[in-house]
Amino acid sequence: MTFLQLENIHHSYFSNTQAKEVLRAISLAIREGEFVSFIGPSGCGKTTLLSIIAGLFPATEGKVYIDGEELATLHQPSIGYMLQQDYLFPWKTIEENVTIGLKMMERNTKTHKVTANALLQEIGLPHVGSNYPRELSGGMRQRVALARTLAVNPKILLLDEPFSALDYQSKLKLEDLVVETLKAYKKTAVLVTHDIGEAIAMSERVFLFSANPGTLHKVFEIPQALQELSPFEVRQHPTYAEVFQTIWKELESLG
Ligand SMILES: Nc1ncnc2c1ncn2[C@@H]1O[C@H](COP(=O)(O)OP(=O)(O)OP(=O)(O)O)[C@@H](O)[C@H]1O
Repeated sequence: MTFLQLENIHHSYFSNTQAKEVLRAISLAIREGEFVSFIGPSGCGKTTLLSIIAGLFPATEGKVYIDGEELATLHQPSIGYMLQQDYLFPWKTIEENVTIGLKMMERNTKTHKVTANALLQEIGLPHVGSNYPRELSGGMRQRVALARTLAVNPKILLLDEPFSALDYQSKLKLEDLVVETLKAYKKTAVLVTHDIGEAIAMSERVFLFSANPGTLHKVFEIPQALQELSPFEVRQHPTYAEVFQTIWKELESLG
């Protein structure tokens, strides 16, 4: 079943003197529980598209549907956003950081502690609730950011290069954790990344965009045999190099 649908999205940024067309005629559909990646040359509009899906600003033209409802008409769309920087509040404990979204939504505070502890357990950091962000490594902080994103139980997660500031080892570990956790919670997810390997390792489909203006160039279905593996295992599989070559060549052809 389709969960996220984009219908003929166009977007231009306007300055005093001129309009700059960034996205042209983007239509696509993503299934419920599916994990997809957006890749493409720098400046092709990936972050702009993600911001439009997040409802941060409307597209110049076109519609976004989430679970069959038009985004523009939704009162409180249930969307989680995870970015390159973790944006944890340094003066709050890890537990308070995880539950900040719940507090802002004024939900019953009695259950917050339980939610935070369950999520910290899930991400493999059960004992850091009373610590402060400065006491954690970059990888641990990003795991806490994932827990905070999941705490408000979003229907869809938007991940904008969430691993790019991490060292390689932490990045591989976090890719596994994110895929495992999102599968367990049956979340739909869109990842923006510059890393083709990461896109192949984590996704069911990879959407390749071209630039000037950004258009959807091609969609790659990741072979089923890879989809059944963890991201770390995908990178060891013989088919991985083949898929990488195919997508790399197509990206290169865009210039
Ligand atoms: N607020 C803005 N005002 C004007 N132009 C913008 C604005 N935000 C982005 N742009 C321009 O829109 C184009 C697309 O930017 P966007 O950040 O969406 O691309 P991207 O594919 O995510 O890029 P990258 O891969 O480098 O992160 C770029 O040319 C950028 O300079």
